[in-house]
Amino acid sequence: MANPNSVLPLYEKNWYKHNYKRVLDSIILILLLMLLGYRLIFVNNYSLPWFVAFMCECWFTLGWIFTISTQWNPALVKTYPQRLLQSVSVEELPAVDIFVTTADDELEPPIITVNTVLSLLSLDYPSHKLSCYVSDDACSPLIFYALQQASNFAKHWVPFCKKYNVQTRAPFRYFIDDNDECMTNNEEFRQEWLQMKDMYENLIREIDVYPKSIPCLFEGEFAAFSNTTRTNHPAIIKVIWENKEMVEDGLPHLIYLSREKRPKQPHHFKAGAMNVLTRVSGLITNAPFMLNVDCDMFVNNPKIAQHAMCILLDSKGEKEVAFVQCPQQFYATLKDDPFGNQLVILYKYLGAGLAGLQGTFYCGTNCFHRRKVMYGLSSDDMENGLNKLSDEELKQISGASNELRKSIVHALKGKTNSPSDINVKKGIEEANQVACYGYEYGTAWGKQD
Ligand SMILES: O=c1ccn([C@@H]2O[C@H](COP(=O)(O)OP(=O)(O)O[C@H]3O[C@H](CO)[C@@H](O)[C@H](O)[C@H]3O)[C@@H](O)[C@H]2O)c(=O)[nH]1
Ligand SMILES: [Mn+2]
Repeated sequence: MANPNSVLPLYEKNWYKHNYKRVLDSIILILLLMLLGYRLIFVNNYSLPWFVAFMCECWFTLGWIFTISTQWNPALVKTYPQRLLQSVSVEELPAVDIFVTTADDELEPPIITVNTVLSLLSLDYPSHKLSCYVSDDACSPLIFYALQQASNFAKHWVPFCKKYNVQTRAPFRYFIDDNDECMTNNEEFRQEWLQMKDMYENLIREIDVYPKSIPCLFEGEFAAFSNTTRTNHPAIIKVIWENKEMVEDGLPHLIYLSREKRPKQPHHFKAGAMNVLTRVSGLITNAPFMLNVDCDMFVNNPKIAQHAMCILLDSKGEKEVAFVQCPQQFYATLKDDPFGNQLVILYKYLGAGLAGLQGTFYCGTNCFHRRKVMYGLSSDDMENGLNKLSDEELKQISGASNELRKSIVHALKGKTNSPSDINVKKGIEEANQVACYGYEYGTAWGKQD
């Protein structure tokens, strides 16, 4: 779905010159080469220490050649969300399935996951085009409960963020800046702000006092968690919130998922969870794009999905770009970042350098993927679509579920579900099958990129 009406590109890649850095890097390279020459010509005693030192210096020089060649032509990508919204109507914007992974309710406290989820539910993107799937590898009723509470809070939080164009939509970061908000002259905002803060504090209490406040832990919705342990339980998939009317300014679907685990069966950590999320979401919403976010991250730019779509929907990007990777930033780091925690070298220099060559690397989280590429369609056969895949290959990709095979064919053909096609309940029945630990045996899942 490109921008047929618009001649202006939705994104541009701008290469910028870094002459000073180039000169400096080249001088270092020349010095290294001179050092190698010196070793060979003047210090030629050919002893073992000489040889070891020479090999180390060769290795370092080779590494430096790779470093400067990757950073020689850095590029920055600029996106134009305004042009996107002019060329594509809200109904034409593609759906995005959002995956959040969590694995431990002690090391990754549920309130952290809840904040991540809240920042995603409140993205500036039509709500009926978003679905949030939370994968819980701890099989924790506490995480499930926390998400239930979060979805109640989200009914107030999301409209509040959109009404006042809040930038930081993870409440724990937003409410750090008390003073700014209370100093405002806008009385209506002030009242609502205080109310939201109060509700958020209540939410923290609800999650922290659990399970004392729930006497019948394993009743009703929680029955699925009885007789389960972290490493031994069946698949549990539950709809926490369904946007039944598919309203644009409502709340996105929120779905809890804990894939089946059995003792001594490999589960492949986050990668295993991502595979299950891809299959389960394929059966329920089958959005053409997937965004994955670790539970300890949050979205600091509410328009990020629009920025990503500028690249993924642009007529050039549609042929060339398989994924859009967002850089990571870390809060509460030390002043001047003495330990390099902000990963400046990785994102600013290496990331921009690789973007200048072809495209940046996938760093495991905060990334939008094209679903059909995940199913094995390479950029070369993007236009030919399914023609390249035989029935046997398709079976290898889908595994035993016929419904999943249909959904994969659907995705590979570039078709999308209209909101009225989505039947969350029916999808979940099928999804239990593809969330089993043995589902991947004899298939291409986990074997092919
Ligand atoms: O069995 C597991 C283990 C981990 N996770 C989740 O995977 C994510 C990442 O795991 P974590 O241990 O937090 O990895 P980090 O070392 O913090 O993160 C690095 O590794 C991740 C996995 O590749 C990338 O997503 C990150 O970008 C990268 O910083 C978290 O959301 C976990 O909850 C699972 O879902 N199941
Ligand atoms: Mn982490």
